[in-house]
Amino acid sequence: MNPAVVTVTMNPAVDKTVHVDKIELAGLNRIKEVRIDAGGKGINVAKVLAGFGVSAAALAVAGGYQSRLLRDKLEQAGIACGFEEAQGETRVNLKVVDESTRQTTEFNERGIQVDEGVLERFTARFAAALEGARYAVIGGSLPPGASAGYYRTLIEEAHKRNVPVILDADGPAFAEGVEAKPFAIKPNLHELELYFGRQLKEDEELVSAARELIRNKGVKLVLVSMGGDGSILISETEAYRARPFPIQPVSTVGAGDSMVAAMVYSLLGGRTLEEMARITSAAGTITASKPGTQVCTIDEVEAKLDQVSLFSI
Ligand SMILES: Nc1ncnc2c1ncn2[C@@H]1O[C@H](COP(=O)(O)OP(=O)(O)O)[C@@H](O)[C@H]1O
Ligand SMILES: O=P(O)(O)OC[C@H]1O[C@](O)(COP(=O)(O)O)[C@@H](O)[C@@H]1O
Repeated sequence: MNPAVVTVTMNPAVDKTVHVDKIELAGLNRIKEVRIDAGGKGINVAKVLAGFGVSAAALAVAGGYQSRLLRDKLEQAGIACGFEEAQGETRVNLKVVDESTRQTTEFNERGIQVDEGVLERFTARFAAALEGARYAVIGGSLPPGASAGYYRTLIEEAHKRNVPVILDADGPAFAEGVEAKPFAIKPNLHELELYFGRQLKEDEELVSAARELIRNKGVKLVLVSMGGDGSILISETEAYRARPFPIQPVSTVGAGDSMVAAMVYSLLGGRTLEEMARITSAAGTITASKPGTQVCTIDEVEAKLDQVSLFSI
């Protein structure tokens, strides 16, 4: 049987997380700890879903030694991989955790160069993987060589097979992707402000901006994440504001992806929007309290659900 969820990561990464006492710009930084994880937005979503007991296939474009490393890590976690191989090396994204501030600074490479042939083969691979799938998740940046409209092509393929898509991208890839009417999107506040070309300071402004997307673009759900400030989940008729329970942030990498996975989990389980707002917030918050690109488990999420502070707006 094909997996229930297909995730797409056109630009995966080996995430290398290092810890320093305090970042010294233009100085020598001694690394205290190093951690290597499989990364990239769709891949992280597949990792979370696997831990939630949902079967997910991780589709990606990858190359070289890092591709083998990613595949090994995913297969060890029981995740089915569908990798389209490209010439070159998959990127290594560096995440630097400053222990004095508990903030993570990210250095993401541009990624592997892809050509038309790779993209055409990937589209065909995606179309085949959609057979029997209930949801598709498309996440992250596009690699050099892919046009900004490529996510639109993939979303249209999914629609031909009646598979709803959750899109988590930024910049032109997000703006073009939205034109293909994904079912749901998960921008962070910064990405949404970039899309609208204006600041969205108040929750009410943010809700009305999200409703513009719902009314004008046909998106059904908008989940806006705001780092330590939490998140807002918006549909045409409801909106919920979630505030995280207190944590010691360790590495926030993968927190947004955990929210996307929790959204899919809630959809598959027929949860209400209010429940989805709670689950997505708990998932993101727990992942932010874990090292590297290590993600939350369903037991950890369930144990914290009633600690999410939630109200309707
Ligand atoms: N410093 C933090 N403290 C508590 N929770 C956090 C923190 N940073 C992130 N989170 C949790 O992770 C979620 C996603 O974080 P965010 O940084 O907005 O995502 P993205 O990585 O996609 O930009 C937030 O809504 C929140 O629940
Ligand atoms: O494709 P992009 O935008 O460079 O992002 C890739 C990076 O984002 C991540 O998927 C984490 O994303 P989130 O912190 O938004 O959950 C990393 O694993 C990866 O290195």
